[in-house]
Amino acid sequence: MTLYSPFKIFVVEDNEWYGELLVHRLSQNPNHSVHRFSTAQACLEQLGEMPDFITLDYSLPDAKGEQLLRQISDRLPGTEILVISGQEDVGTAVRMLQQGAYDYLVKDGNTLDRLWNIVGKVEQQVLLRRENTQLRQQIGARYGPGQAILGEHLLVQQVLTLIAKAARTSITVSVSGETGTGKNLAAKTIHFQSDRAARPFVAVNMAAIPHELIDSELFGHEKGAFAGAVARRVGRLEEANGGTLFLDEIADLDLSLQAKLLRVLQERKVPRVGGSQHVAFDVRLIVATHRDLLVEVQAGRFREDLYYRLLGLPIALPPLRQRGTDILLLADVFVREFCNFNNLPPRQLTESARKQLMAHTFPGNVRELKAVVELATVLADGEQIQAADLSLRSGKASIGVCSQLSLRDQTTAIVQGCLDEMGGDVLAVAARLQIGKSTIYRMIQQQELHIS
Ligand SMILES: Nc1ncnc2c1ncn2[C@@H]1O[C@H](COP(=O)(O)OP(=O)(O)OP(=O)(O)O)[C@@H](O)[C@H]1O
Repeated sequence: MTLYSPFKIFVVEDNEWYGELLVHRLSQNPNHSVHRFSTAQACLEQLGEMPDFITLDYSLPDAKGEQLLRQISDRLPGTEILVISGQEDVGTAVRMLQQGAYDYLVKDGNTLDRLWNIVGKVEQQVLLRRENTQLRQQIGARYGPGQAILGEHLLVQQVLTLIAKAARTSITVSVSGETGTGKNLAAKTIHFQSDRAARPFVAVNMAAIPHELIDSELFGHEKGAFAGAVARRVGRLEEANGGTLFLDEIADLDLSLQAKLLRVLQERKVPRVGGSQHVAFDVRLIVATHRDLLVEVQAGRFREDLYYRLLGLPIALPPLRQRGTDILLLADVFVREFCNFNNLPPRQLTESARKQLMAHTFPGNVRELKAVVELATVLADGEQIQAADLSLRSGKASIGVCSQLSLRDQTTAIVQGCLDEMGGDVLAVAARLQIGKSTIYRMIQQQELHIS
Protein backbone atom coordinates (compact mmCIF):
# COMPACT_ATOMS: atom_id res chain seq x y z
CA MET A 1 0.00 0.00 0.00
CA THR A 2 1.38 3.43 -0.93
CA LEU A 3 0.45 6.88 0.24
CA TYR A 4 -1.73 7.28 -2.83
CA SER A 5 -3.47 3.88 -2.83
CA PRO A 6 -7.25 4.19 -2.94
CA PHE A 7 -9.12 4.29 0.38
CA LYS A 8 -10.70 0.83 0.49
CA ILE A 9 -14.22 0.57 1.94
CA PHE A 10 -16.31 -2.55 2.54
CA VAL A 11 -20.07 -2.07 2.87
CA VAL A 12 -21.65 -5.07 4.61
CA GLU A 13 -25.42 -4.73 4.15
CA ASP A 14 -27.97 -7.40 3.22
CA ASN A 15 -30.66 -4.95 2.12
CA GLU A 16 -29.76 -4.56 -1.53
CA TRP A 17 -31.40 -1.19 -2.03
CA TYR A 18 -29.88 0.33 1.11
CA GLY A 19 -26.51 -1.23 0.38
CA GLU A 20 -26.45 0.28 -3.11
CA LEU A 21 -27.41 3.64 -1.64
CA LEU A 22 -24.39 3.53 0.69
CA VAL A 23 -22.11 2.38 -2.14
CA HIS A 24 -23.37 5.16 -4.41
CA ARG A 25 -22.78 7.86 -1.79
CA LEU A 26 -19.34 6.58 -0.76
CA SER A 27 -18.24 6.21 -4.41
CA GLN A 28 -18.71 9.95 -4.98
CA ASN A 29 -15.13 10.41 -3.83
CA PRO A 30 -12.99 9.13 -6.74
CA ASN A 31 -10.27 8.03 -4.29
CA HIS A 32 -12.69 5.56 -2.66
CA SER A 33 -12.76 1.95 -3.79
CA VAL A 34 -16.06 0.57 -2.46
CA HIS A 35 -17.19 -3.09 -2.39
CA ARG A 36 -20.50 -4.38 -1.09
CA PHE A 37 -21.13 -7.74 0.63
CA SER A 38 -24.56 -9.00 1.64
CA THR A 39 -23.40 -11.66 4.11
CA ALA A 40 -20.87 -11.85 6.94
CA GLN A 41 -19.28 -14.88 5.29
CA ALA A 42 -18.68 -13.05 1.99
CA CYS A 43 -17.04 -10.17 3.87
CA LEU A 44 -14.80 -12.48 5.94
CA GLU A 45 -13.61 -14.25 2.79
CA GLN A 46 -12.35 -10.97 1.34
CA LEU A 47 -10.63 -9.54 4.43
CA GLY A 48 -7.29 -10.37 2.83
CA GLU A 49 -7.94 -7.29 0.66
CA MET A 50 -7.19 -5.24 3.80
CA PRO A 51 -10.02 -2.67 3.76
CA ASP A 52 -9.34 0.65 5.50
CA PHE A 53 -12.92 1.09 6.64
CA ILE A 54 -16.01 -1.14 7.01
CA THR A 55 -19.68 -0.23 7.46
CA LEU A 56 -21.44 -3.09 9.16
CA ASP A 57 -25.16 -3.71 9.21
CA TYR A 58 -26.02 -4.84 12.72
CA SER A 59 -28.47 -7.58 11.60
CA LEU A 60 -27.10 -9.79 8.87
CA PRO A 61 -28.72 -13.06 7.79
CA ASP A 62 -25.76 -15.20 8.83
CA ALA A 63 -24.25 -13.35 11.85
CA LYS A 64 -24.98 -10.85 14.57
CA GLY A 65 -23.09 -7.54 14.38
CA GLU A 66 -21.15 -8.25 17.61
CA GLN A 67 -19.89 -11.57 16.32
CA LEU A 68 -18.70 -10.17 12.99
CA LEU A 69 -17.20 -7.09 14.66
CA ARG A 70 -15.10 -9.34 16.89
CA GLN A 71 -13.96 -11.55 14.02
CA ILE A 72 -12.93 -8.57 11.86
CA SER A 73 -11.20 -6.75 14.75
CA ASP A 74 -9.19 -9.88 15.57
CA ARG A 75 -7.94 -10.16 12.02
CA LEU A 76 -7.61 -6.47 11.13
CA PRO A 77 -7.03 -4.55 14.36
CA GLY A 78 -6.18 -1.34 12.46
CA THR A 79 -9.39 -1.21 10.39
CA GLU A 80 -12.14 1.12 11.65
CA ILE A 81 -15.63 -0.36 11.72
CA LEU A 82 -18.84 1.68 11.71
CA VAL A 83 -21.98 -0.17 12.83
CA ILE A 84 -25.23 0.85 11.14
CA SER A 85 -28.41 -0.42 12.73
CA GLY A 86 -32.09 -0.30 11.86
CA GLN A 87 -33.15 0.41 15.43
CA GLU A 88 -32.12 2.81 18.09
CA ASP A 89 -30.99 0.72 21.02
CA VAL A 90 -28.65 2.45 23.43
CA GLY A 91 -27.59 -0.83 25.09
CA THR A 92 -26.47 -2.35 21.78
CA ALA A 93 -24.72 0.86 20.76
CA VAL A 94 -22.73 0.96 24.02
CA ARG A 95 -21.78 -2.72 23.69
CA MET A 96 -20.56 -2.26 20.12
CA LEU A 97 -18.52 0.79 21.04
CA GLN A 98 -17.03 -1.08 23.99
CA GLN A 99 -16.01 -3.83 21.62
CA GLY A 100 -14.07 -1.36 19.50
CA ALA A 101 -16.54 -0.09 16.88
CA TYR A 102 -15.53 3.35 15.62
CA ASP A 103 -19.11 4.65 15.86
CA TYR A 104 -22.74 3.54 15.80
CA LEU A 105 -25.34 5.04 13.45
CA VAL A 106 -29.08 4.49 13.27
CA LYS A 107 -30.63 4.39 9.80
CA ASP A 108 -32.56 7.63 9.39
CA GLY A 109 -32.73 10.63 7.07
CA ASN A 110 -29.30 11.91 8.20
CA THR A 111 -27.36 8.65 8.00
CA LEU A 112 -25.71 9.37 4.66
CA ASP A 113 -24.43 12.80 5.69
CA ARG A 114 -23.13 11.52 9.03
CA LEU A 115 -21.52 8.57 7.29
CA TRP A 116 -19.80 10.96 4.85
CA ASN A 117 -18.36 12.99 7.75
CA ILE A 118 -17.16 9.89 9.59
CA VAL A 119 -15.50 8.47 6.49
CA GLY A 120 -13.76 11.82 5.93
CA LYS A 121 -12.28 11.70 9.44
CA VAL A 122 -11.16 8.08 9.20
CA GLU A 123 -9.61 8.75 5.79
CA GLN A 124 -7.52 11.56 7.30
CA GLN A 125 -6.31 9.22 10.05
CA VAL A 126 -5.44 6.51 7.55
CA LEU A 127 -3.51 9.00 5.42
CA LEU A 128 -1.54 10.15 8.44
CA ARG A 129 -0.81 6.54 9.34
CA ARG A 130 0.37 5.79 5.80
CA GLU A 131 2.59 8.90 5.81
CA ASN A 132 4.00 7.85 9.14
CA THR A 133 4.76 4.34 7.87
CA GLN A 134 6.36 5.73 4.74
CA LEU A 135 8.56 8.15 6.69
CA ARG A 136 9.62 5.40 9.06
CA GLN A 137 10.51 3.20 6.08
CA GLN A 138 12.55 6.02 4.55
CA ILE A 139 14.39 6.68 7.82
CA GLY A 140 14.89 2.94 8.30
CA ALA A 141 16.38 2.68 4.81
CA ARG A 142 18.67 5.65 5.51
CA TYR A 143 20.15 3.87 8.50
CA GLY A 144 20.15 0.42 6.89
CA PRO A 145 23.38 -1.58 6.49
CA GLY A 146 25.91 0.30 4.35
CA GLN A 147 23.78 3.45 4.17
CA ALA A 148 24.64 5.89 6.96
CA ILE A 149 28.05 4.91 8.30
CA LEU A 150 30.34 4.73 5.32
CA GLY A 151 33.80 3.25 5.23
CA GLU A 152 35.72 0.24 4.03
CA HIS A 153 38.60 0.32 6.51
CA LEU A 154 38.85 -2.73 8.74
CA LEU A 155 38.34 -0.60 11.88
CA VAL A 156 35.08 0.77 10.46
CA GLN A 157 33.95 -2.69 9.34
CA GLN A 158 34.55 -3.94 12.89
CA VAL A 159 32.40 -1.10 14.22
CA LEU A 160 29.64 -1.98 11.73
CA THR A 161 29.72 -5.61 12.84
CA LEU A 162 29.35 -4.55 16.48
CA ILE A 163 26.49 -2.20 15.56
CA ALA A 164 24.65 -5.03 13.79
CA LYS A 165 25.16 -7.27 16.83
CA ALA A 166 24.01 -4.52 19.21
CA ALA A 167 20.87 -3.99 17.11
CA ARG A 168 19.76 -7.59 17.58
CA THR A 169 19.20 -7.20 21.33
CA SER A 170 18.41 -4.39 23.75
CA ILE A 171 21.84 -4.42 25.38
CA THR A 172 23.16 -1.09 26.67
CA VAL A 173 25.77 0.33 24.31
CA SER A 174 28.57 2.73 25.21
CA VAL A 175 30.01 4.59 22.26
CA SER A 176 33.32 6.40 22.54
CA GLY A 177 35.39 8.39 20.10
CA GLU A 178 36.82 11.81 19.44
CA THR A 179 34.54 14.64 18.45
CA GLY A 180 33.01 14.23 14.99
CA THR A 181 33.81 10.52 14.62
CA GLY A 182 30.11 9.58 14.27
CA LYS A 183 28.94 8.67 17.80
CA ASN A 184 25.53 10.20 17.17
CA LEU A 185 25.25 8.47 13.83
CA ALA A 186 26.19 5.13 15.41
CA ALA A 187 23.49 5.52 18.07
CA LYS A 188 20.80 6.28 15.47
CA THR A 189 21.96 3.40 13.29
CA ILE A 190 21.64 0.94 16.18
CA HIS A 191 18.16 2.22 16.96
CA PHE A 192 16.86 2.15 13.38
CA GLN A 193 18.32 -1.29 12.72
CA SER A 194 16.73 -2.69 15.88
CA ASP A 195 13.18 -3.89 16.42
CA ARG A 196 12.60 -0.69 18.40
CA ALA A 197 12.82 1.32 15.15
CA ALA A 198 9.11 2.15 15.12
CA ARG A 199 9.34 3.55 18.65
CA PRO A 200 10.97 6.84 19.68
CA PHE A 201 14.67 7.66 19.51
CA VAL A 202 15.26 10.30 22.18
CA ALA A 203 18.65 12.04 22.42
CA VAL A 204 19.75 14.14 25.38
CA ASN A 205 23.08 15.95 25.44
CA MET A 206 24.26 16.29 29.03
CA ALA A 207 26.60 19.12 28.09
CA ALA A 208 23.84 21.16 26.50
CA ILE A 209 21.51 21.34 29.50
CA PRO A 210 22.17 23.47 32.60
CA HIS A 211 22.93 21.19 35.57
CA GLU A 212 19.92 22.31 37.58
CA LEU A 213 17.53 21.30 34.77
CA ILE A 214 18.92 17.86 33.94
CA ASP A 215 16.97 16.11 36.70
CA SER A 216 13.54 17.18 35.46
CA GLU A 217 14.64 16.89 31.80
CA LEU A 218 15.53 13.23 32.31
CA PHE A 219 12.98 12.15 34.88
CA GLY A 220 10.15 14.69 34.45
CA HIS A 221 8.39 16.59 37.20
CA GLU A 222 4.96 17.05 38.69
CA LYS A 223 3.16 20.37 38.57
CA GLY A 224 4.42 22.60 41.39
CA ALA A 225 7.48 20.41 42.10
CA PHE A 226 9.63 23.57 42.12
CA ALA A 227 9.22 27.25 41.36
CA GLY A 228 8.49 27.48 37.65
CA ALA A 229 7.04 23.96 37.31
CA VAL A 230 3.71 25.28 36.08
CA ALA A 231 2.65 22.02 34.47
CA ARG A 232 3.43 18.34 34.74
CA ARG A 233 6.26 17.32 32.42
CA VAL A 234 7.04 13.85 31.16
CA GLY A 235 10.79 13.18 31.34
CA ARG A 236 12.88 12.12 28.37
CA LEU A 237 13.30 8.64 29.86
CA GLU A 238 9.56 8.11 29.86
CA GLU A 239 9.27 9.72 26.42
CA ALA A 240 11.66 7.10 25.06
CA ASN A 241 9.53 4.26 26.41
CA GLY A 242 9.64 1.27 24.07
CA GLY A 243 12.45 2.90 22.09
CA THR A 244 16.00 4.13 22.65
CA LEU A 245 17.39 6.79 24.99
CA PHE A 246 20.70 8.25 23.80
CA LEU A 247 22.62 10.02 26.55
CA ASP A 248 25.35 12.02 24.83
CA GLU A 249 28.34 13.39 26.78
CA ILE A 250 27.44 11.15 29.73
CA ALA A 251 30.71 12.10 31.49
CA ASP A 252 29.22 15.56 32.07
CA LEU A 253 26.51 14.22 34.39
CA ASP A 254 27.24 15.42 37.93
CA LEU A 255 27.80 12.95 40.75
CA SER A 256 24.42 13.36 42.48
CA LEU A 257 22.55 12.69 39.24
CA GLN A 258 24.83 9.76 38.49
CA ALA A 259 23.56 8.18 41.72
CA LYS A 260 19.96 8.84 40.73
CA LEU A 261 20.44 7.49 37.21
CA LEU A 262 21.99 4.31 38.60
CA ARG A 263 19.04 3.79 40.94
CA VAL A 264 16.50 4.41 38.18
CA LEU A 265 18.25 2.01 35.82
CA GLN A 266 18.39 -0.69 38.47
CA GLU A 267 14.73 -0.31 39.45
CA ARG A 268 13.53 0.32 35.87
CA LYS A 269 11.11 2.89 37.25
CA VAL A 270 11.19 6.69 36.88
CA PRO A 271 10.43 8.88 39.86
CA ARG A 272 9.09 12.23 38.61
CA VAL A 273 10.55 15.19 40.54
CA GLY A 274 8.03 16.22 43.23
CA GLY A 275 5.89 13.13 42.72
CA SER A 276 5.39 9.99 44.78
CA GLN A 277 4.53 7.71 41.83
CA HIS A 278 7.19 5.68 40.03
CA VAL A 279 6.51 4.99 36.37
CA ALA A 280 7.86 1.78 34.84
CA PHE A 281 9.76 2.15 31.57
CA ASP A 282 11.41 -0.04 28.96
CA VAL A 283 14.21 1.64 27.04
CA ARG A 284 17.44 0.63 25.38
CA LEU A 285 20.18 2.89 26.61
CA ILE A 286 23.02 4.16 24.46
CA VAL A 287 25.59 6.45 26.05
CA ALA A 288 28.41 8.35 24.40
CA THR A 289 31.37 10.40 25.42
CA HIS A 290 34.49 11.83 23.83
CA ARG A 291 36.33 11.35 27.14
CA ASP A 292 37.84 8.19 28.54
CA LEU A 293 35.26 7.16 31.14
CA LEU A 294 37.73 4.95 32.95
CA VAL A 295 40.02 7.93 33.48
CA GLU A 296 36.98 9.85 34.81
CA VAL A 297 36.32 6.95 37.22
CA GLN A 298 39.94 6.94 38.40
CA ALA A 299 39.80 10.70 38.92
CA GLY A 300 36.69 10.26 41.08
CA ARG A 301 34.49 12.22 38.67
CA PHE A 302 32.42 9.25 37.52
CA ARG A 303 30.89 6.54 39.72
CA GLU A 304 32.48 3.16 39.18
CA ASP A 305 29.21 1.26 39.71
CA LEU A 306 27.47 3.41 37.08
CA TYR A 307 30.43 2.94 34.75
CA TYR A 308 29.96 -0.84 34.84
CA ARG A 309 26.17 -0.47 34.55
CA LEU A 310 26.58 1.63 31.41
CA LEU A 311 29.50 -0.12 29.75
CA GLY A 312 27.34 -2.81 28.13
CA LEU A 313 28.67 -3.35 24.63
CA PRO A 314 31.48 -0.84 24.12
CA ILE A 315 31.96 0.54 20.60
CA ALA A 316 35.03 2.68 19.97
CA LEU A 317 34.91 4.84 16.85
CA PRO A 318 38.36 5.28 15.33
CA PRO A 319 39.63 8.77 14.53
CA LEU A 320 39.43 9.60 10.83
CA ARG A 321 43.25 9.80 10.54
CA GLN A 322 43.40 6.06 11.28
CA ARG A 323 40.94 5.11 8.55
CA GLY A 324 43.33 5.28 5.57
CA THR A 325 41.69 5.85 2.20
CA ASP A 326 38.24 6.08 3.79
CA ILE A 327 39.08 9.79 3.88
CA LEU A 328 38.83 9.89 0.09
CA LEU A 329 35.81 7.62 -0.05
CA LEU A 330 33.95 9.91 2.37
CA ALA A 331 35.19 13.06 0.64
CA ASP A 332 33.83 11.85 -2.73
CA VAL A 333 30.45 11.00 -1.18
CA PHE A 334 30.20 14.37 0.58
CA VAL A 335 31.04 16.25 -2.65
CA ARG A 336 28.47 14.23 -4.62
CA GLU A 337 25.75 14.67 -2.01
CA PHE A 338 26.46 18.38 -1.70
CA CYS A 339 26.24 18.88 -5.49
CA ASN A 340 23.00 16.89 -5.69
CA PHE A 341 21.43 18.74 -2.79
CA ASN A 342 22.36 22.14 -4.21
CA ASN A 343 21.62 21.29 -7.86
CA LEU A 344 25.23 21.90 -8.85
CA PRO A 345 26.85 20.10 -11.78
CA PRO A 346 29.04 17.19 -10.56
CA ARG A 347 32.47 18.23 -9.21
CA GLN A 348 35.60 16.16 -8.59
CA LEU A 349 38.59 16.39 -6.30
CA THR A 350 41.88 16.67 -8.22
CA GLU A 351 44.82 14.40 -7.43
CA SER A 352 46.64 17.17 -5.55
CA ALA A 353 43.51 17.88 -3.47
CA ARG A 354 43.25 14.18 -2.65
CA LYS A 355 46.91 14.11 -1.58
CA GLN A 356 46.35 17.07 0.71
CA LEU A 357 43.33 15.43 2.30
CA MET A 358 45.32 12.25 2.93
CA ALA A 359 48.12 14.25 4.55
CA HIS A 360 45.83 16.10 6.97
CA THR A 361 45.25 14.86 10.56
CA PHE A 362 41.60 15.95 10.84
CA PRO A 363 41.30 16.84 14.52
CA GLY A 364 37.58 17.44 13.89
CA ASN A 365 37.31 14.03 12.18
CA VAL A 366 34.43 13.29 9.78
CA ARG A 367 32.62 16.51 10.67
CA GLU A 368 35.70 18.50 9.71
CA LEU A 369 36.17 16.57 6.46
CA LYS A 370 32.56 17.21 5.50
CA ALA A 371 32.79 20.93 6.23
CA VAL A 372 36.09 21.25 4.36
CA VAL A 373 34.98 19.48 1.17
CA GLU A 374 31.60 21.22 1.12
CA LEU A 375 33.29 24.61 1.36
CA ALA A 376 35.81 23.57 -1.30
CA THR A 377 32.94 22.52 -3.59
CA VAL A 378 31.48 26.00 -3.24
CA LEU A 379 34.82 27.76 -3.77
CA ALA A 380 35.93 25.67 -6.76
CA ASP A 381 35.91 27.38 -10.16
CA GLY A 382 34.50 24.81 -12.53
CA GLU A 383 34.31 21.06 -12.20
CA GLN A 384 37.69 20.44 -10.56
CA ILE A 385 38.20 20.96 -6.85
CA GLN A 386 41.83 22.07 -6.42
CA ALA A 387 44.08 21.68 -3.37
CA ALA A 388 43.93 25.48 -2.99
CA ASP A 389 40.15 25.25 -2.48
CA LEU A 390 40.64 23.19 0.68
CA SER A 391 40.72 25.27 3.86
CA LEU A 392 42.65 22.87 6.04
CA ARG A 393 43.82 23.95 9.45
CA SER A 394 47.63 23.98 9.60
CA GLY A 395 47.65 23.00 13.25
CA LYS A 396 49.28 26.28 14.22
CA ALA A 397 47.09 28.97 15.73
CA SER A 398 47.22 31.91 13.38
CA ILE A 399 44.87 34.42 14.87
CA GLY A 400 45.14 36.43 18.02
CA VAL A 401 48.09 34.47 19.44
CA CYS A 402 49.38 36.16 22.58
CA SER A 403 52.17 34.68 24.62
CA GLN A 404 50.85 36.41 27.76
CA LEU A 405 47.65 34.31 27.77
CA SER A 406 47.20 30.64 28.59
CA LEU A 407 46.08 28.28 25.83
CA ARG A 408 42.70 27.91 27.55
CA ASP A 409 42.19 31.69 27.64
CA GLN A 410 43.13 31.99 23.99
CA THR A 411 40.74 29.18 23.04
CA THR A 412 37.96 30.89 24.98
CA ALA A 413 38.71 34.18 23.27
CA ILE A 414 38.60 32.60 19.81
CA VAL A 415 35.32 30.79 20.45
CA GLN A 416 33.77 33.88 22.07
CA GLY A 417 34.83 36.00 19.10
CA CYS A 418 33.21 33.56 16.71
CA LEU A 419 30.04 33.35 18.82
CA ASP A 420 29.73 37.14 18.78
CA GLU A 421 30.40 37.28 15.07
CA MET A 422 27.86 34.55 14.28
CA GLY A 423 25.06 35.88 16.49
CA GLY A 424 25.39 33.16 19.15
CA ASP A 425 24.70 30.32 16.68
CA VAL A 426 26.45 27.44 18.50
CA LEU A 427 26.06 24.94 15.65
CA ALA A 428 27.50 27.37 13.09
CA VAL A 429 30.45 28.17 15.38
CA ALA A 430 31.08 24.45 15.97
CA ALA A 431 31.14 23.85 12.21
CA ARG A 432 33.37 26.86 11.53
CA LEU A 433 35.92 26.02 14.24
CA GLN A 434 35.49 22.27 13.72
CA ILE A 435 34.96 21.56 17.38
CA GLY A 436 32.12 19.65 19.01
CA LYS A 437 29.00 21.63 19.82
CA SER A 438 29.09 19.95 23.23
CA THR A 439 32.41 21.64 23.98
CA ILE A 440 30.82 25.02 23.33
CA TYR A 441 27.72 24.21 25.37
CA ARG A 442 29.94 23.09 28.22
CA MET A 443 31.91 26.35 28.08
CA ILE A 444 28.65 28.32 28.14
CA GLN A 445 27.41 26.26 31.05
CA GLN A 446 30.63 26.89 32.96
CA GLN A 447 30.19 30.59 32.17
CA GLU A 448 33.44 30.78 30.26
CA LEU A 449 31.43 31.96 27.25
CA HIS A 450 28.48 34.30 27.01
CA ILE A 451 25.78 34.62 24.41
CA SER A 452 24.82 38.26 24.03
N1 LIG B 1 31.33 6.89 8.75
C1 LIG B 1 30.59 7.97 8.40
N2 LIG B 1 30.01 7.99 7.18
C2 LIG B 1 29.31 9.08 6.79
N3 LIG B 1 29.12 10.17 7.54
C3 LIG B 1 29.66 10.19 8.76
C4 LIG B 1 30.40 9.08 9.27
N4 LIG B 1 30.79 9.36 10.52
C5 LIG B 1 30.31 10.58 10.80
N5 LIG B 1 29.63 11.09 9.75
C6 LIG B 1 29.03 12.44 9.66
O1 LIG B 1 29.89 13.32 10.39
C7 LIG B 1 29.16 14.28 11.14
C8 LIG B 1 29.50 14.15 12.62
O2 LIG B 1 28.97 12.91 13.12
P1 LIG B 1 28.34 12.78 14.58
O3 LIG B 1 27.55 14.01 14.95
O4 LIG B 1 27.64 11.49 14.65
O5 LIG B 1 29.69 12.77 15.44
P2 LIG B 1 29.85 12.75 17.03
O6 LIG B 1 30.99 11.85 17.30
O7 LIG B 1 28.54 12.40 17.67
O8 LIG B 1 30.22 14.27 17.34
P3 LIG B 1 30.27 15.02 18.80
O9 LIG B 1 31.38 14.40 19.56
O10 LIG B 1 30.54 16.44 18.45
O11 LIG B 1 28.92 14.85 19.42
C9 LIG B 1 27.70 14.03 10.82
O12 LIG B 1 27.33 14.85 9.73
C10 LIG B 1 27.69 12.57 10.37
O13 LIG B 1 26.60 12.31 9.52
